[in-house]
Amino acid sequence: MADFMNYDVYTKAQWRDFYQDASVPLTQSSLRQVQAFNDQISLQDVQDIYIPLIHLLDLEIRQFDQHQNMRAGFLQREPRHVPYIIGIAGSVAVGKSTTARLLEVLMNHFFPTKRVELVTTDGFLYSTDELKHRGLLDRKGFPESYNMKALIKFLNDVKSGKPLLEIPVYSHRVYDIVASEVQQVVKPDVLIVEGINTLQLPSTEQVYVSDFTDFSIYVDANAGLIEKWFLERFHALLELARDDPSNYYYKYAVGDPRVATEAAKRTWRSIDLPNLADYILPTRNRAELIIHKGEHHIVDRLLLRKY
Ligand SMILES: Nc1ncnc2c1ncn2[C@@H]1O[C@H](COP(=O)(O)OP(=O)(O)OP(=O)(O)O)[C@@H](O)[C@H]1O
Ligand SMILES: CC(C)(CO)[C@@H](O)C(=O)NCCC(=O)O
Repeated sequence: MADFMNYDVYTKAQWRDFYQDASVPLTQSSLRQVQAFNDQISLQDVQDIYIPLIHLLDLEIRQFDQHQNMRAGFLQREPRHVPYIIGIAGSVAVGKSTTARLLEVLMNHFFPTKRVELVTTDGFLYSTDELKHRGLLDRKGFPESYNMKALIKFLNDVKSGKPLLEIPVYSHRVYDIVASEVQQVVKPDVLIVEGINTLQLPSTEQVYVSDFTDFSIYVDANAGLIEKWFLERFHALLELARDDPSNYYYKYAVGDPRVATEAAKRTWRSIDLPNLADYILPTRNRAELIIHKGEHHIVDRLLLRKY
């Protein structure tokens, strides 16, 4: 437990009681939105875990805005609107993008005047061609497979208030960067950045992603469970690929299911699990908040930094 000496640990019941204001329930349409992107999400957890978290973030963002105003006062200049950036880290397949999208829906509901945008660091992976060129095809997701310089420049541009930013798009379906697409990011009030590397300290850069994040979350679970979720998602991706020869997973979808399952297990054991053990888990105790999940993605405890 030495790893966690700078955290307070809360059970679900304790966390839920930090925010008892039941006067702001989700509307039916927001609930539908939550379920539309993932109908497996526990609505009880939305109420007990994620709505109190949104309340905490609301307090944190107000404090951040006050801090910006104080600085501008000291510097005798007009306060500039600086976006608040939330980083979400954790293993491949632990549920970072689901958590990020859930926070986005909830923030849109509770902060209707704020512009919330969501990006994933997957967009800053080198393309498959570039990974081949660098001899990194088996290292996808490892620190050296990302263009960290471009990611850090993007975060700096967002913080500086650049009006329109365009970033590359990664597709799980194509298993590569999609050269013909970009994601536009237009002056967000809150930017959620989701990715395995958001708490890493890249050896090639002097400035880290975490220098730009104002609140960081690590989504945590036992590695055996994450492997199960990885395999379940793999099978869900196969279902989507069945009638689409352009899909990366098509060859597995139309072949022997045992071969597909073996290939997925191999990928997990030879790439994603070593990446978790060597490069992702060691960043866990840099997070402001650790959300720990058990079976069925149900949250069982939360660790919040003491200081
Ligand atoms: N809170 C949740 N409730 C139910 N299912 C979830 C939840 N979070 C994630 N899942 C499921 O777990 C799997 C992995 O989730 P997700 O794709 O969000 O992971 P990820 O961490 O973003 O992965 P990657 O790093 O590969 O992009 C998906 O099948 C998703 O539907
Ligand atoms: C795109 C990443 C790196 C992270 O989301 C991951 O989903 C991935 O593709 N890892 C490489 C091995 C694999 O899971 O196929």
